[in-house]
Amino acid sequence: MNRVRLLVMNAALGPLDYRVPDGMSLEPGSIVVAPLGPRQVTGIVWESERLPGTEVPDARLRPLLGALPVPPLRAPLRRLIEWTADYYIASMASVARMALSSSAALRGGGTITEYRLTGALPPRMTPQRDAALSALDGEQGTIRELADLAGVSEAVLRGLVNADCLEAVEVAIDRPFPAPRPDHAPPDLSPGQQEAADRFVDAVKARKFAPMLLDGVTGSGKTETYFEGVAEALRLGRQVLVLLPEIALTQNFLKRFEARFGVAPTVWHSAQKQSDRRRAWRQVSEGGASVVVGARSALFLPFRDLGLIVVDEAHEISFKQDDGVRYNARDVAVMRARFERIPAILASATPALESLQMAEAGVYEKIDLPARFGGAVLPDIRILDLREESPPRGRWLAPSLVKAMEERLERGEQSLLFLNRRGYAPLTLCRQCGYRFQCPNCSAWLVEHRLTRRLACHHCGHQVASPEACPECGEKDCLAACGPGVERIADEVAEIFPDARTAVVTSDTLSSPDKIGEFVDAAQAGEIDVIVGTQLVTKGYHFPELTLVGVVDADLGLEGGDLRAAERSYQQIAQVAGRAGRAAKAGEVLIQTRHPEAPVIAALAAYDRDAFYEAESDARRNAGAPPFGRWAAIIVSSEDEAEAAEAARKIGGSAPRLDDIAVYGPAPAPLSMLRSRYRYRLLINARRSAALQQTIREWLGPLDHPQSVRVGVDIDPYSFV
Ligand SMILES: Nc1ncnc2c1ncn2[C@@H]1O[C@H](COP(=O)(O)OP(=O)(O)OP(=O)(O)O)[C@@H](O)[C@H]1O
Ligand SMILES: [Zn+2]
Repeated sequence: MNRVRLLVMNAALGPLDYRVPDGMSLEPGSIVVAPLGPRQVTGIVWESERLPGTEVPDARLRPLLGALPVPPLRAPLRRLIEWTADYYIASMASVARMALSSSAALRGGGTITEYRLTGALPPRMTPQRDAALSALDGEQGTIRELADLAGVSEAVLRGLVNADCLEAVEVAIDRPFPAPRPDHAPPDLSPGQQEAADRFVDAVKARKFAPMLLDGVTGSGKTETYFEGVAEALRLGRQVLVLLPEIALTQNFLKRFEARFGVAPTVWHSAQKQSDRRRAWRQVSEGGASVVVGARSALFLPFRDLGLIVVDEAHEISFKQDDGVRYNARDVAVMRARFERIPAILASATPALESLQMAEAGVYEKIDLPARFGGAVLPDIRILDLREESPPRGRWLAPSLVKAMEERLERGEQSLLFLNRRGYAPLTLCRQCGYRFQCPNCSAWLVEHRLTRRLACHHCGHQVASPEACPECGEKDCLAACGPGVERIADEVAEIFPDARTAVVTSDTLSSPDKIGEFVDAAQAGEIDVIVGTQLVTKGYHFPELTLVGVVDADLGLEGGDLRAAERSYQQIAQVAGRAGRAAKAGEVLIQTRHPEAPVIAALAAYDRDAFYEAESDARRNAGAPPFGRWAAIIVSSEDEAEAAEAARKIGGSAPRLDDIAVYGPAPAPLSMLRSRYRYRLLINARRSAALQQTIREWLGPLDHPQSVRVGVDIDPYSFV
């Protein structure tokens, strides 16, 4: 009899066996629907020898209900799912769910009805209709999507359909995307760039696993160079995946890609419309999407014939996912390349220590671009010692920084002030009684946002309107803002330079692709004099008139007990410094600090990256920290404080005693309450040779906890809160 084993999309269930009805032809990777009690589940046909389970006798097998009309998941993706689940101690179902991330796509082809404006005006205009008509100009989508987009109810849009202002269009679900043209507009590469590009082209042709680290200074043309590898994959009819750390960088990338290849690539991220995701997923699996640019979740897309993976800004910590399956997309990208037998390019001006170490060990091939493109020179970096030159009371910009900005304004050039803190002030308290505004769900202060007149928690999203009186003592107008956020710096700029045109750039202000596009256009057109921004502006952007970068508080990133604090600070400041003087005009960077002697700051000022990485390597080697040793974290949480503490104690009490693995804790997490859950942490430090995952599995496996307790394992953690 014909039977199959399924990986079902339910983490609570093990593998399940089913009978294959006559006439249904399946292979490993086929996606099927199976009966489960009275319900149905989606499953993936898996090699039974790779998915051990209890054998059910033939007679007890239930027949499958059907196969979904999508290509089977290919073996390299199945191996990736297994590896990710194994390495990050996650269930295979939760990893596989990331591969089947568009349920709409699984249902197969056909058409759907979308709507678009006809140009006609309704006989009766209302404010909502008016708003809808202007918001939907040039848009097309389902009624639900258009209602979201326009911020009106579906009923309003149905009214517009009846009035013939919106017309129905039948759209094929799985239209292929326009094909990028490899030879549309190739650049003239510099000799150094050409050499790097040739390596990428050869590697793509060779169709072998080849991890490469593209280590190029800011403005060296890393993108232009790896685009040649992309072009080669296209010539060979193969697909390409480009991972970006943030959706905010996508707009910029799309423009550059289109200029080089004639059409935009296929986009993939979680904030997309469902219909866009559905089409992208299907075309990725059928080959009608040749280049996908996306956030980390694109890594698990079912490519038909992948030829190259690029991870741009590969050092970025946002490649690490901190909920659900806690994986690092940079590392998983290299594994996918290995299973697919293709090259992977990790591009960065400030590579992660882990990546440099792999290059040093000869595992990654290192490709260098040591000079800026077009003769542009790296900016001058100057340290402003705030102990010697302090800003006036209540201000945050030192006189020489203000003077440098003034010069830029006079010359019509742009300045960028970097402070990695959203909002107006990180802490708000009552001047009268000292009351501090705290989040009710998290052990964190509320951050004042003056632009929206709200106090917000940056951990859970809780928001309240800024109160007029202190909730504790009732005193009016008594709120004191402590410390600066970007909004406060922008206010200071407005006071000093009332005529300067200032843009605040954070995830609050650039919340949609359109807004990002508007900002980039305005900055490029010279309509902005001063940009005040968080880490969002540190990377990717290329504004030729930007000649001054001011780092408002270089010491900020060094606070907190984070293992990678120094490295991250170095990367952020080096990246933001890299925005200055990228074209014909030379750039200058002023770094405000109270610790000019800190190794990070000294290395930045001296352009001595090697010295910084060496010192950092030594420190990590001594601490047995990555990449020389390994860390893992266990996070125990519950809405019930006592339950969380008890579960953590139980885990701590049964910790293994081994020579090569040390366990610290449990201790209350630095963020001891998050989203109304009490949290405890254990930290595990292992030698590289230790069987870390296996030890953790054997340790946690037998322990039982109340249902409300969550135990999460974070392998190679980045977050230490
Ligand atoms: N060969 C070339 N021909 C024309 N323009 C180029 C070439 N190489 C680079 N450029 C231009 O130089 C600028 C910097 O290049 P790019 O953004 O690729 O650098 P990068 O190394 O990715 O920088 P960063 O790491 O700072 O983001 C871009 O505007 C790019 O279009
Ligand atoms: Zn909160």
